Amino acid sequence: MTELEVCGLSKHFGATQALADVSLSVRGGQVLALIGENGAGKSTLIKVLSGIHRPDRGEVRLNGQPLRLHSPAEGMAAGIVLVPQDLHVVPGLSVAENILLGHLPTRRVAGVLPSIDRKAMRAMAQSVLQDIGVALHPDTPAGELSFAERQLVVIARALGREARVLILDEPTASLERREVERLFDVVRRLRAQSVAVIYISHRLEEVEGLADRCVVLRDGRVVAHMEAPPFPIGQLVEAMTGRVLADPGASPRESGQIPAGAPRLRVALEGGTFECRSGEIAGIGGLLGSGAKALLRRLFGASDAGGASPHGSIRHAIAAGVGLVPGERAHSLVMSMSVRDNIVLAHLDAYAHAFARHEGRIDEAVARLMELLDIRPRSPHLPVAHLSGGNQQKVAFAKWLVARREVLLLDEPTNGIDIAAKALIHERIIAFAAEGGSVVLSSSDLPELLALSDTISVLRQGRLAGRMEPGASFGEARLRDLLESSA
Ligand SMILES: Nc1ncnc2c1ncn2[C@@H]1O[C@H](COP(=O)(O)OP(=O)(O)OP(=O)(O)O)[C@@H](O)[C@H]1O
Repeated sequence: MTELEVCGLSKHFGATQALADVSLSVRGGQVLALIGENGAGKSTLIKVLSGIHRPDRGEVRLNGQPLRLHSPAEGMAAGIVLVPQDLHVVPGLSVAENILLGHLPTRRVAGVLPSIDRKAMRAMAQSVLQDIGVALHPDTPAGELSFAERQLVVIARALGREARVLILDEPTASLERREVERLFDVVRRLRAQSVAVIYISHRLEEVEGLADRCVVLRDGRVVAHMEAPPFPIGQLVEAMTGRVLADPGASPRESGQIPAGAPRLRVALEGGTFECRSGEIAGIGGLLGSGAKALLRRLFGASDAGGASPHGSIRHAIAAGVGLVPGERAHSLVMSMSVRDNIVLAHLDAYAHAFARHEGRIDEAVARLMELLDIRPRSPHLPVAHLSGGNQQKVAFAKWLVARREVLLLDEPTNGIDIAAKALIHERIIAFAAEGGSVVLSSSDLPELLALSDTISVLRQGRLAGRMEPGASFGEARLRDLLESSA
C-alpha cells in the first residue's frame, strides 16, 4: 500500500519562509485535501513533492524510502504526478497521442525505421480512459477538447504511467457543476484503485464532499490536521485565517432592480442585445465555450476576439476608461516586473508626466491597494513571478483600481482567490458600481454571479440564449435551468 510521508519540510525564497517544518502523510485509497489562504505554501509544498523545488530541510518518503527528487521527470518515475492548473496538452496531437506522450508504442518492420503502432496506441489509451470511466474518443484532436476534458487527458496520462500519488492543484477552478461531478467521479475511482490523492482547492464545500482527511496550512506551517469528515466550512476558515469570519462566502449586495443610471455599454449579439448602465453589474453566465471570454475581450478592443469592438483597439478602450481582468492572469501581468509596475502599467500612456512628478503618490496608491486587497507579501518591488497564484490574481485586479475607470470587464475575477480575499474583491466590485462604474462580470461560480449581478445574460456559442432580470425568479434554480437548457 502506497504511503507518502512529508517529514519536517522547510523551504524559503529570499526572506519568505514558504514552508516551515511541514509534516503530513497520505496513503493509497485516501483523498487528502490541502487548504490554506493565498500564499500559505500549498503550491510550494506540491512543487517539492513533485520534484520541481528542492527543500532546504526535511525529507519526503515514499513507502518508507527517502525520496530525493531532482526533477519532475524523477517525480513521475517514482509515481508522483502533478496535474497543474496550466495543463500541458499538445493541441495538434490526438487524445491517445497525448495520453501516451513520451511512451508511444512502436512497431518494427525489418529494414524500416520503427514507426508508431497506432492500433496499440489507441487500445492502450482506450483502456486507460475506460479505467477512469471517461468516454473520450482516442482520435479526437486535443485542441478540440474543453478545459475539463484536457484535464481528464492529463489525469489519464498520469495513470498510464502508474501514478501512485496524484496531486490535483485547484482542478475545479474553471469547471461548471457537471464537469466538477465528472472529475469527482474520476477521483473516487482512483481512490478505489488505491491511488493516494492530494487535492488543493479554495472551494471549501468540495473538501466536505470529496476528502477523507484535511490538512490546513497557514504562513507555511501546518495549523490543523483533520482526520475524518465532516469538515465544517467555518472551522476550515478559522484554521486558514486564524480568525472567525462573520459569514464566509456571503456577498453583501442587495439588488432587486436594475440601477437607474444612464446606459453605458450596449452589447449586440446574435440572438439579442443587452445593456450595462452606470452603476450596474451585468452578469454573464455560460458553460465553458459559451463565448463569454471572447465577448469581454471584444469589449476591451482586442482585435482577435471576433466581431466589432466598440473602441477599435485596446489602447482606445483603456483611454476610454475600460479595464479587463482576463480569465488567465498571465495575460495581463508581466511576471518579471514588480507588483508596483504591474499595477501602474496600464496607465503609463495617459499619466506618464503626472507619474514622473508624483512618484511618491503612486507609491502611496499602490500601498493602499495592496492593503485593501491584502496582497501578500506587502512588497511592492517584488517581481510578480514571486507571488503565489492568488496574490497574482489580486494584482491583476488592482491594476484597474489605481486610476479612475468607467467600465470593468471581469472574467472569473476571483479565480484562485481564497475565501477571505474573495470577500475583499467582491466589496471592491460593489463599491465600484456604487460609485457609478459599470461592470460586466463573467463567472462560472454561480453563487458569486448571483450575489453580485443586477442582471444576468446567458450566452451559448456567442449567442444570447437567455436573460434574467431582477424579480422573483432571479435565483440559482432559474439560472441553472437557463444554463443547462442552453447547453
Ligand atoms: N519562486 C518564488 N520566489 C519567491 N517567492 C516565492 C516563490 N514561489 C512562492 N513564493 C512565496 O512563497 C509563499 C508561498 O507561496 P505558494 O505559491 O506556495 O502559496 P499557495 O498556498 O500556493 O497560494 P495560492 O493559493 O495563492 O496559490 C508566498 O509568500 C510566495 O510569495
